[in-house]
Amino acid sequence: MDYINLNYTPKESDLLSCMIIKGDDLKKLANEIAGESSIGTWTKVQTMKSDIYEKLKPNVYEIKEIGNDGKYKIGLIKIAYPLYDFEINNMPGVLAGIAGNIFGMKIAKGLRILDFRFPKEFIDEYEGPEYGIEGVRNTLKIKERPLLGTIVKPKVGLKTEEHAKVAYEAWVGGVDLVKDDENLTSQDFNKFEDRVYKTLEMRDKAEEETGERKAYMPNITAPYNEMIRRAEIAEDAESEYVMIDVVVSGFSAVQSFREENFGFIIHAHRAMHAAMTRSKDFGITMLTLAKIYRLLGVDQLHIGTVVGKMEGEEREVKAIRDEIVYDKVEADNEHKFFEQEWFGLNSVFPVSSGGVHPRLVPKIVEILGRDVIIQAGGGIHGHPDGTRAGAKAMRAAIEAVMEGKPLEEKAEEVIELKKALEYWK
Ligand SMILES: O=C(COP(=O)(O)O)[C@H](O)[C@H](O)COP(=O)(O)O
Ligand SMILES: [Mg+2]
Repeated sequence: MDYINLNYTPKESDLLSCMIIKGDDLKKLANEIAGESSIGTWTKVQTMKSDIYEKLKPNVYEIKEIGNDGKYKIGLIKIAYPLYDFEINNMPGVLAGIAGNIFGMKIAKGLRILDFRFPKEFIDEYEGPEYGIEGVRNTLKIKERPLLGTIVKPKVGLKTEEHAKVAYEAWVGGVDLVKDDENLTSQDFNKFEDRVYKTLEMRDKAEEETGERKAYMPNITAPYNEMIRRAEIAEDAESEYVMIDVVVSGFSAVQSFREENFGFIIHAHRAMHAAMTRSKDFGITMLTLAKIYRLLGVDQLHIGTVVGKMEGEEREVKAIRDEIVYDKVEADNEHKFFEQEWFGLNSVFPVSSGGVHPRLVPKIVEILGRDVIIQAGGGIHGHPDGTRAGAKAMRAAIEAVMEGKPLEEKAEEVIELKKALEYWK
């Protein structure tokens, strides 16, 4: 079967895929990838009919040799799939085709999906975020400044009461959002149900004392039925939020959970994404995953900090931000390989987290702008004077940015910030 068609002009309704491939013969490899990801297999089959081929065949419309690694050629290819190939509103099913077997083909010595372009008909079939940036800001009544979040630390180990107390300290110190860590679920010493009620009691107390809106993001990650049970508990306890580890929970769980329409703001932690996104040889870029999660309908997504502890350079993190925040995104042919229009689908609030402390705040805002949720775990609970002081220092750093003041100047007004700056050089 021949799927190479370099004269093909993609249709508005096609789903487009761009990838970097590596092999002996780029044309042959591209052809096999197009087939294996849609209607083909390793040999001609007698059951193939001309109408199937005509209606469903993908078109490889671009093959660019961009280098070699000394042994194999490296190429950038683009494939257009007709929408008729897919059950559109079934993300796991769609991905089993366009991001499925192809990674395991012997002939592919490298294969990394860089970007998908979703057409309008496809986007229309997905919920998208219920709240997005505007909805989250309205809920928390914070108009312009970056939101401040924390992750209760140690990651796991605190007993329920201790967890709730740490959350309270963070909130009264100036944090808006307190979240569970990705690996805190319902351990023996800190059961989900008790934790949610007790922590939310503390939220109410902190709201009363500070006069500010505060929110808790309990991690409901679990096998799906249990996830739903935990969401019901969070609902009963009047949480505005739930948090899901979206990669480990799987596309099916995330899509289904959003379609349950609980009305939660959904915070997406991306633990394990790097198993797919980090290698330059095989995998799927974080940008591509982020676009998928926007479609599935998470409201907040971790995208990186550039300056913190996790990998992710500035241009990439900004490109991911573009894809989850804006309605029309231009290609840059470095991280964004397609023009993507989102046709009014809500935005996702970018979350910058991982190794953050007050000194890094101005740079994060310079890179990502004010529409960002800045989270610090160690950078708050590691403050020499404890959680409340750590929260004050982070909040003061955000205020300094909003006031256009250097951190050092603000530190003269806020002793907690001064100490944080001395502690984290
Ligand atoms: O617990 C933390 C950060 O804690 P700390 O503030 O102590 O480093 C998060 O799990 C990371 O942000 C994940 O990384 P990413 O956000 O890149 O997915
Ligand atoms: Mg964590």
